[in-house]
Amino acid sequence: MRIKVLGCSGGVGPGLRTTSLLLDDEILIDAGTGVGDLTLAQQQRIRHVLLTHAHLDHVCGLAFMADNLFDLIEAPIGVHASRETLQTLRQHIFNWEIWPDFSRLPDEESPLLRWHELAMEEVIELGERRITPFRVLHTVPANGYVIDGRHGTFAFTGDTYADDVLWTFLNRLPRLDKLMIEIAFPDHEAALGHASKHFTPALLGGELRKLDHRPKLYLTHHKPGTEAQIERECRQALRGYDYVHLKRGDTISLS
Ligand SMILES: Nc1ncnc2c1ncn2[C@@H]1O[C@@H]2COP(=O)(O)O[C@H]2[C@H]1O
Repeated sequence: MRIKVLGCSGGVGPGLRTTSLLLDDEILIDAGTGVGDLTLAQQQRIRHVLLTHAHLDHVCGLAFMADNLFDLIEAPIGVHASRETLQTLRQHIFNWEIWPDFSRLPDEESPLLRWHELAMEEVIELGERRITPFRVLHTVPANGYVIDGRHGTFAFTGDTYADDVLWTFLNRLPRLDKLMIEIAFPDHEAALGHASKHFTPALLGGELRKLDHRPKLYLTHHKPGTEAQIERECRQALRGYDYVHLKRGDTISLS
């Protein structure tokens, strides 16, 4: 299994794309602006989209991808998300006003998108892949995903904030080899981080002491313009941890 980072920025700008991860060419985890770099042929290969939450920077690519594939798709794309996230998407985006309801187009029997509600901490199997959604704390209902590879376990938190529920869940995993987790703001913006429920380096460094595993860390979702400052602060806050600041185009191997 291989994850390609199509986008992992907290915003847009030259070379920056918002969150979208491509798992083995046929599964998207989140559908931010990174989806826009896939060719039409690559978009046609997507069979499932797993969403962490309904914020625009994580879902906008789904709207455009559905429209792109209107005449090209052979089977519906499964869109997997929590009940709350699906409800928000259907009510506020795919509502015929902001965007057509592609779960009814081209026709009701064989639509472009098919909604699948996820239950937290219940495994779903997509091919040989075992994927488990888990609840995280954000300003809107949000979840992360654990993906079990043949030789290791990867977890992606999505957008999240300090919360013991997260560490308790991760500590219950038999192993955790790779953890993709966000830091959106530098330390001097901790108040904005608190309001918008995003980590800063010092806060994450403190919270990680609650994690019993010692995974490699993949840091993501830095807001545009804050990257260098966050990197400087992480040298102190995450000293002793094995970590990288993820960039668009990076790959994470799960086998
Ligand atoms: N009070 C606020 N609550 C939530 N988001 C905010 C607030 N103020 C500013 N924001 C920004 O709005 C953004 C929405 O997407 P994000 O959660 O990635 O990051 C959020 C912040 O950058």
